Amino acid sequence: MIVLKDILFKVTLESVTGNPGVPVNAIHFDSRKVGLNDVFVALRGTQSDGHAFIKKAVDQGAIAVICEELPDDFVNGVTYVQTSDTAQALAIMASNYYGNPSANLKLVGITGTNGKTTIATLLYQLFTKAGFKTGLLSTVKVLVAEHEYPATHTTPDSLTINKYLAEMNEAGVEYCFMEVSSHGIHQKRSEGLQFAGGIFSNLTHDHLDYHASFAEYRDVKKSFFDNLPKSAFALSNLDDRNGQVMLQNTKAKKVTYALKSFADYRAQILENQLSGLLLKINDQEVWVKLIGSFNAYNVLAIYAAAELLGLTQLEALQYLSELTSVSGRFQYLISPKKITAIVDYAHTPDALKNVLETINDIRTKNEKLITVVGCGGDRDRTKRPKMGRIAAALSTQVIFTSDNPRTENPEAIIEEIEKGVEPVDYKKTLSITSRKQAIKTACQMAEENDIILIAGKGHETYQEINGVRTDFDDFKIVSELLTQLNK
Ligand SMILES: CC(=O)N[C@H]1[C@@H](OP(=O)(O)OP(=O)(O)OC[C@H]2O[C@@H](n3ccc(=O)[nH]c3=O)[C@H](O)[C@@H]2O)O[C@H](CO)[C@@H](O)[C@@H]1O[C@H](C)C(=O)N[C@@H](C)C(=O)N[C@H](CCC(=O)O)C(=O)O
Ligand SMILES: Nc1ncnc2c1ncn2[C@@H]1O[C@H](COP(=O)(O)OP(=O)(O)OP(=O)(O)O)[C@@H](O)[C@H]1O
Ligand SMILES: N[C@H](CCC[C@H](N)C(=O)O)C(=O)O
Ligand SMILES: [Mg+2]
Repeated sequence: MIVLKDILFKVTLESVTGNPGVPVNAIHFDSRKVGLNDVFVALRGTQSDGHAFIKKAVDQGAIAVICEELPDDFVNGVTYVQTSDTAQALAIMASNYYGNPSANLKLVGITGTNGKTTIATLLYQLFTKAGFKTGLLSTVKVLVAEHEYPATHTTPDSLTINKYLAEMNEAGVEYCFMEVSSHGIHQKRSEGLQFAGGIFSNLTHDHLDYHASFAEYRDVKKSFFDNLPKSAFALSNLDDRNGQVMLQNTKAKKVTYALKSFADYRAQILENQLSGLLLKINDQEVWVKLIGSFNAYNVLAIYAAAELLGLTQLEALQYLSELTSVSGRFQYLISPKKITAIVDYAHTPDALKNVLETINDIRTKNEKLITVVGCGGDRDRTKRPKMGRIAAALSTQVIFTSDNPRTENPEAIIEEIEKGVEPVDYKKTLSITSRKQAIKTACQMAEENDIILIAGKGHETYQEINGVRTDFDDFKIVSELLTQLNK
């Protein structure tokens, strides 16, 4: 049995009214989940303020309330704890409640605008191949050794993170790779975790609906490195203009990687084909099945992290060459009529540019590149025209369509995307609101040796329209359509 006092260990307390020795059942930050003898933590959210639900939580049986502002009326028998930052308190309490599971394994956090899922998933693959029990917390899925759970967030809330880490402890997991999103850092979801290392991939335009400015977005990412302990490594991409910034104030061991700049770990691209990349890392040549120069950065980060975590150069290189691709990241098929269909999760301007440039490097002038792309609703609107401009400039033909419109009007989103298209590219564009119809049209347009890129939704198996999610899988749909159309 665990008592409130133990859960509050290391939480900065302003006042405690009641009995801190009270036994506790579970911790919740959502009043709707509170039951008898639970602790309710009031969080200030983006939609509402958890403090408004304190009474409801107590009515449902909460034995203790953690808040920034005490309620006017205290209920007898309930312990009220005041702290200046409930999100931070929740994260520390979550670690305490689950027995500080991050200290019992080597936890590596990966942050940056693009590449987090790729790096985390491939590190999971690599350490599993090396014979270690490994864990993964990613946008696509959660893995506790080989046991799979669906992912709800890129970085889940602190209670969920610690619950999974505790399960990893039980399963004997030695290494865990987790994505650390900027929302996650800002909402303190990863606070209090004991990291063995942090990796920075890159920083480009995204999430400017949530963060007030690009500088704030950068500083939030930087704070992850600022908070790493001395015992950890901080591995950063020096070719990114903010790579050095991330390392500025960290206490961790600074390690760098780059393709162009001078860095601790360096790589050179020798060949770049649809079947993979031939890289030279530390004077050793290695063939990897990942496509596109941007993936050379991911591979180099993975190699460096593997070595920093104790694998030999030889082991790291051998396992690198065995890695397979990540679901929905440059996932492709070649149809019987030699049409290549690529599904990619590019949902930022930089990712879209990288993927299109990669395809343009590979294709010949006679082969058309037909791009199907949209942008998610209720998310950063400022990236829409940028993505429209890039898609049109770098493709032979573009079909703008819906991504996950959520609560927005899909036609209005498409209009915002179209606003970015340069006049010289107008004739290349078309808009079809139904994503399935857009993919079908692309398949109809495609001829032998042409390439279809379907961007934005990658691994996602649903489309969300007005709060309703229906089955939708870009890769499955394009495969079926090409077969139906006999292409
Ligand atoms: C915008 C955002 O990040 N929202 C996250 C946030 O919710 P919120 O702050 O909006 O919560 P709120 O609705 O204002 O409520 C405030 C508090 O009152 C509580 N409440 C509310 C109602 C009630 O009746 N009783 C009650 O107690 C809520 O439980 C909450 O604690 O905290 C919640 C709990 O951790 C998250 O589930 C929720 O994620 C939403 C669903 C979401 O869509 N988040 C996305 C944007 C996100 O986090 N994405 C990142 C980055 C993706 C990437 O780049 O890969 C990710 O890490 O997934
Ligand atoms: N190192 C990289 N640099 C630039 N673009 C990349 C890089 N790695 C992947 N991408 C592009 O970004 C897309 C998303 O990649 P990935 O899922 O690995 O990133 P992520 O950071 O996890 O994204 P999210 O924030 O949505 O979780 C890929 O489909 C690809 O188009
Ligand atoms: N991790 C990204 C996912 C966007 C994917 C796109 N398909 C969408 O739904 O907007 C985000 O939360 O902004
Ligand atoms: Mg991700």
